[in-house]
Amino acid sequence: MSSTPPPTDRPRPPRTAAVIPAAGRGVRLGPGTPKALRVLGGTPMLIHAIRAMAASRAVSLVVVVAPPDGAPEVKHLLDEHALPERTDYLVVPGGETRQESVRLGLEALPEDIAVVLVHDAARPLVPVDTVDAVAAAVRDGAPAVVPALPLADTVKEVEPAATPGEPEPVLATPVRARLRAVQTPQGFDRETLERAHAEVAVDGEGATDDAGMVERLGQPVVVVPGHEEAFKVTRPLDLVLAEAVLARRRANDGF
Ligand SMILES: Nc1ccn([C@@H]2O[C@H](COP(=O)(O)OP(=O)(O)OP(=O)(O)O)[C@@H](O)[C@H]2O)c(=O)n1
Ligand SMILES: C[C@](O)(CO)[C@H](O)COP(=O)(O)O
Repeated sequence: MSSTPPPTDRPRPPRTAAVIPAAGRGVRLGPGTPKALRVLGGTPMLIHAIRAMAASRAVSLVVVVAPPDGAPEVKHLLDEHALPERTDYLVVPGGETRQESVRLGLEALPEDIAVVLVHDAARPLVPVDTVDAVAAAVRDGAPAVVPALPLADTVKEVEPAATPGEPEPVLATPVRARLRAVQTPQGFDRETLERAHAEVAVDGEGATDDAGMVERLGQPVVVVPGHEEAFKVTRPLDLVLAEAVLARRRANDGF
């Protein structure tokens, strides 16, 4: 008869981590503190984003990539706010581009992390069901998963104007039914994402999303349904929408 080893001798199952790039300045939002530290409903956007990821039972570690010289301030912020205790938290300084910030977050991951979700701090209101759906699709075997929504607008490909405001010639009108607007968290088998960050070189401002880097490796990427409330806070009007969504949630929760 075989004996079962005591629990402490058993290898721990592979874990899922969320990397939250939060090192951007928020230029399109206008002057002020770094975007992730701006307040929504009285709480910094970053804290909303961390809570959204830690709300998923799948996530056991959250790595926050802070503004390059802002790691101490972000650590202090995490200490000041109530966060789920079953989740571990790490803070690392970020880089000049989103791509660099994500790479720095990946470098901080412990060995037992097998699945990585990359989530913009700028998408503070993503519902937990979306996080769970992405994590589940990766655990079910997809190397790269992105949540996305169909587009409301028709999209034109143009020849970008040399001077802003000049008319831009239209080159093409892609078939809208085949297009999706992608959100985060984007989920990855860790090895695939690390390989993408090690092997894919993107000039200039870097890759705009991580799944695009995996595509460049020639690896499959699949889309799962996104959510309207996972929108990105980019411009001032997005803050108005975010405040309205929070107010509606609080009213529904009976606050
Ligand atoms: N060097 C950078 C740039 C961006 N980000 C993060 O990547 C996410 C998506 O970027 P975006 O919405 O473009 O944020 P910003 O770069 O802050 O915005 P902007 O381009 O208007 O300056 C944000 O959570 C942002 O903090 C990052 O970690 N490091
Ligand atoms: C990753 C992303 O949120 C997917 O839509 C988006 O590409 C980030 O772009 P940004 O210009 O860094 O906000």
